[in-house]
Amino acid sequence: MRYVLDAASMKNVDSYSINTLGIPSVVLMERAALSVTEAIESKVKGNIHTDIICVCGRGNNGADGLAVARQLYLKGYNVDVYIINSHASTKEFDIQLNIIKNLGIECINSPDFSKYGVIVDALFGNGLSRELAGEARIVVDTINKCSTSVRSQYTQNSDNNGNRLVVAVDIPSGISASTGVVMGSAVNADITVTFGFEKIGHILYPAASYCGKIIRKDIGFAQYPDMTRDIFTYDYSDISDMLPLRKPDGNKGTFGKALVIAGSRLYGGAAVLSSRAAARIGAGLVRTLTHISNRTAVITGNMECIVDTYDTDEECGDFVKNTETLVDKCICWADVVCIGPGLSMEESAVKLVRSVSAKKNIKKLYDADALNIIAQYKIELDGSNDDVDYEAGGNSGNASYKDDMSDKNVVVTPHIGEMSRLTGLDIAVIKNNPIDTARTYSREHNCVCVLKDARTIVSDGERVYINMSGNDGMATGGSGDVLSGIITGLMAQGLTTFEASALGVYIHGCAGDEAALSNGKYSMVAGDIIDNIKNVLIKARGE
Ligand SMILES: NC(=O)C1=CN([C@@H]2O[C@H](COP(=O)(O)OP(=O)(O)OC[C@H]3O[C@@H](n4cnc5c(N)ncnc54)[C@H](OP(=O)(O)O)[C@@H]3O)[C@@H](O)[C@H]2O)[C@@H](O)CC1
Ligand SMILES: Nc1ncnc2c1ncn2[C@@H]1O[C@H](COP(=O)(O)OP(=O)(O)O)[C@@H](O)[C@H]1O
Ligand SMILES: [K+]
Repeated sequence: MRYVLDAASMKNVDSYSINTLGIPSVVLMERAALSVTEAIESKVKGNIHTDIICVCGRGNNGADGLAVARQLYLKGYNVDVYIINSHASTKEFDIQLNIIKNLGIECINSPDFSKYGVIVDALFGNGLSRELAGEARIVVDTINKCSTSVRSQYTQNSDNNGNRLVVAVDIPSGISASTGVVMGSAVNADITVTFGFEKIGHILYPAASYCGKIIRKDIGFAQYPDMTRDIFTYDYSDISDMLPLRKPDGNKGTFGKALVIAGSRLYGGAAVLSSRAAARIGAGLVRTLTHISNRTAVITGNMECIVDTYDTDEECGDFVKNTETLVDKCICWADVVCIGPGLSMEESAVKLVRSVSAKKNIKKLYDADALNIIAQYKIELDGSNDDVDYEAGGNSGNASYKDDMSDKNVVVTPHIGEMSRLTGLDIAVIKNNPIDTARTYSREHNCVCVLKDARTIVSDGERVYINMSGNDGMATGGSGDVLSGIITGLMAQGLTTFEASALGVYIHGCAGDEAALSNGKYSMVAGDIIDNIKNVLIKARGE
């Protein structure tokens, strides 16, 4: 697990290390600069004839830039320095500038950026406080203009050596470390070397596409006792730590019963994808309740699955006969219910959503059309919320579910469009504030919110998981159905709603990455993600 900080928390880490522990600021700065120098040297492969320019602001980010200039100069590189004048200097900046002057490194006034092989961006880092304007903006735009033409050349050339390289110190100048929003304009870097922790501005889009390759270096910061640890992301090693334990003497009941209510007259595939994914992640038993027209498809696509069906009137979309007993029987059987993939918004679907909402003592995941129905008919996510009776029957001995009384019962998995329907917020507002949107929705609706996008956010109202696995090959119909099946299968095995959601999103992305390797991003389809779940789990557990 890696913690992800905002600008304020990073500043607190800085200040705790320097002011409370007494680590001298210039010591940290020297180590920061050494890690940038090392990254540059590994790219230019010892070619000391490379012309390098360090473009510096007057804060500590600029001071880092000056230290990099000095280190490279002392190694024999041709180094120039350019300093903008838009703000006051810090004391560390003055210290570094004094050394630069004593060494005779040239500070130039109007550089021709196109003559340099490496541009070091040290204008603004964690302290960016407003939109870029004036000289700073002109400099950023000029760097971008002269580097993109070179970048397009080396996208066709696997060896970057010899082409212009833009290296951002800590974060590309112009990116807000707290939100990832571009403040007017931002440097488009090939490499970003950051210190101690990743910031939100390295991870969320659009910022992520400005960072290039991110290198995170430990420079000796200490985590202060009250450091916010509520925003984080996972690494591959977290999978095996978090997967539900398989009991050697377990039976299929031990690993949970998952009910998938999905598919409709028109959309049968969604039911197959969700239920197959729930089985492939390890649920003991999977049952699918779907429209009768999907019976053969579900059994063929997932022959281990129990299938129950209902029929609807083609004209009005309602059930042709009373299905209350059947629906009740299926829901009472389950530990977890996933409802929504391909469900349609017909009358029968609305009734199914109402039945799930009203049910007590069960974990629920709402996806796709179930969310659209909830938005349109203003149905409560958990109609039983005020009156939870954990001791009552209905669940099959899934110990951790009953033990964790604080766990929320409900997961919602909207993509941005569905979130807009649920909240009434504009899509652009959600895109620019995914963390706040997900956190606020979970708080207000007492649920775990999985806000799906290229960087999916999972929040339970306090904790925030930001997902970094996955790729654009997953932007293909049915990928979301697979995710809802994975999360459902993990909940069935006893993970809490938040753990199942965060881990499920991560594994889903990793399986998508494996699918892209074997099928290519253009050709991969949602079913390939399911086929690769096993590879992720085997690799993660070293089996
Ligand atoms: N020892 C340490 O502490 C270590 C620090 N480290 C390094 O320090 C960096 C953080 O340094 P920092 O806090 O000094 O902030 P920085 O990013 O340089 O910018 C602040 C200056 O810019 C100004 N300004 C802001 N926005 C502006 C705009 N749009 N247009 C114009 N001006 C603008 C702002 O002005 P103000 O808002 O005060 O008016 C202020 O003067 C961090 O990213 C890392 O690289 C590492 O070396 C590790 C050890
Ligand atoms: N560019 C991308 N990078 C990473 N993951 C992506 C990307 N595009 C889509 N995904 C993932 O694919 C899934 C798509 O879900 P959704 O939009 O609900 O698809 P569908 O409704 O077709 O099943 C989400 O989990 C999303 O996070
Ligand atoms: K920078």
